Order: sequence, then C-alpha cells, then structure tokens
Amino acid sequence: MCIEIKNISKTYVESEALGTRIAILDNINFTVDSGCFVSIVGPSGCGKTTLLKIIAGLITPNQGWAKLQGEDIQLGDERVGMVFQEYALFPWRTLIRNIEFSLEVKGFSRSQRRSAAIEFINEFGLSGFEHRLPQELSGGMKQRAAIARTLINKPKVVLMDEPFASLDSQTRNEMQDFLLSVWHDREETILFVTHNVDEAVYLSQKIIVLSPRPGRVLEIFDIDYPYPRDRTSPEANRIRKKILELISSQKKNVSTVS
Ligand SMILES: Nc1ncnc2c1ncn2[C@@H]1O[C@H](COP(=O)(O)OP(=O)(O)OP(=O)(O)O)[C@@H](O)[C@H]1O
Repeated sequence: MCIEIKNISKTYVESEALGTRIAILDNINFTVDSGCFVSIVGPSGCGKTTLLKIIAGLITPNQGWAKLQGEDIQLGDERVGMVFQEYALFPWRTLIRNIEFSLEVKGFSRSQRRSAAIEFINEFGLSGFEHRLPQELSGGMKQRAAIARTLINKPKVVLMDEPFASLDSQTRNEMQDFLLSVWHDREETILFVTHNVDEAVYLSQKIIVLSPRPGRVLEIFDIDYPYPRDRTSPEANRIRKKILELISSQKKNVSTVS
C-alpha cells in the first residue's frame, strides 16, 4: 500500500503565554511505493516521530495531508501498525497475552487469538517463552514480541520509530536481519525512523534525509543494490559517506513562528 505525503507542515505551541508556536515540519513531500522499505533519518528533534504520528492518524498537520493508497487516514486506521523503541508491551501480561492483545480487544475468541499468536511465536523464534513476562525477556525478544503484536493485525503499512535504538550492537544487527526476513516474507510497506545511517543503508530501498528542525526533506537517496547486503561493501560506504556529509553540512536552524 503506497504512502503519499503532500506539503505537510506542523507547528506546536511553544508558549501559551506569549502565543508563540514552533515549527516542527516544513512542507514535507514524498511517496513510498507499495511494499517498499523506506527509512527517514535526521537529527534529534527534526520531527521524525511527529511525521510518523501524522501518518498513523494520531495527530493532524497544520497544512498538507497524508494518504494511503489514495485514501485519507483515520484515527486508529487498521491499515497502519506502529512499533516503538520502548516496545510498548504491557508489563503485567505474558508474552503470548501481549501478542494477542489487539485480537482480544476486537472480540476474537480465545482459541482464535491463541492460534494466531502461536503462529507468530513459532515464526519469530519465541517458543518456550510464551508465558514469560516482558521483564523476563531479552531486549531482542521484547522487540520481536512488539513486532508480532503489531503484525497480528495484518497492517498494510508498518511505521517503526527507532525500534532497535536501545539494543546492543550485536542484537541490533540480528534484529535488522530478522526484520528484513519478516519483510521479505510479507508485503507490508515499511517506514522506518532511525538516527543510525548505517542501519538505514543496510535496510532500506530509499532513505529520506530531513534537515534540523523544522524538518524539511533535504534529499531522497535510492539504495538500489540487492539484498542480502554487505555492511562494508563499497556501495554501502559510498552512500553512507554521502548521507553523513549531507547531515554534517547542515547548520542548526530552529525557527519560531507566531
Ligand atoms: N505535543 C507536543 N507539544 C509541543 N512540542 C512537541 C510535542 N511533541 C513533540 N514536540 C516537540 O517537537 C519537536 C520534534 O519532536 P519529534 O519527537 O517529532 O522529533 P524527532 O525527530 O522524532 O526527535 P528524536 O529523534 O529525538 O526522537 C521536539 O522539539 C519536541 O520537543
């Protein structure tokens, strides 16, 4: 399912007393083709999470629109799933009860939701941990559970907000390979936010580089060499260098509008 972002700008209230607003996103335009893996990179505070929340229908832009397959996005749109850095698992629910949570909310029977959750548990290498609480799981397992909990709803578009940022580097590499295998097996469109240029280059078919706040699209890079990728190949190094040079050429630029 393709994502279209047209002329999106967003401001937040900076000071109620002074009546000032701060510009977060400035006229963002891009398209993500159906089934593609696209990453957004940009400095802290440039509005990456805000943009994902707009695409998820959680917040409204001041200007512009986001559409999925030509249709407006509604609050709680079933076509969209989100995965966060902090896993967002319920600490009091076991792994299987976390994965089946949304099916429970939708009124699926216990046996229906159990069998759907067990499929994910087997596929995601979580067997044997079904009845563990999140605190008893490793970071990688928690993130697999969080991804399963999102995918059980069969979203067409998956928005991922720095999902691997709190993992150690070895687990992070494993999770990147795991995510690529999950994506290759399915047809979801993935929009992935990261601070990590290496990660974006390893995973994505396209990388959207945003400027410092207010976030503007500086450049969109097509990464067209095939999977599986070598992290240290000349192509990877060349693209990484270009993106890092672009990011470091940007001066901090925070603007306030009234
Ligand atoms: N509801 C809100 N009200 C006011 N300001 C907000 C609100 N949400 C976010 N902000 C501010 O908007 C800016 C952009 O936030 P956002 O989380 O979208 O950036 P980001 O690029 O995802 O940052 P990071 O990479 O650090 O996660 C930040 O300065 C943040 O403090």
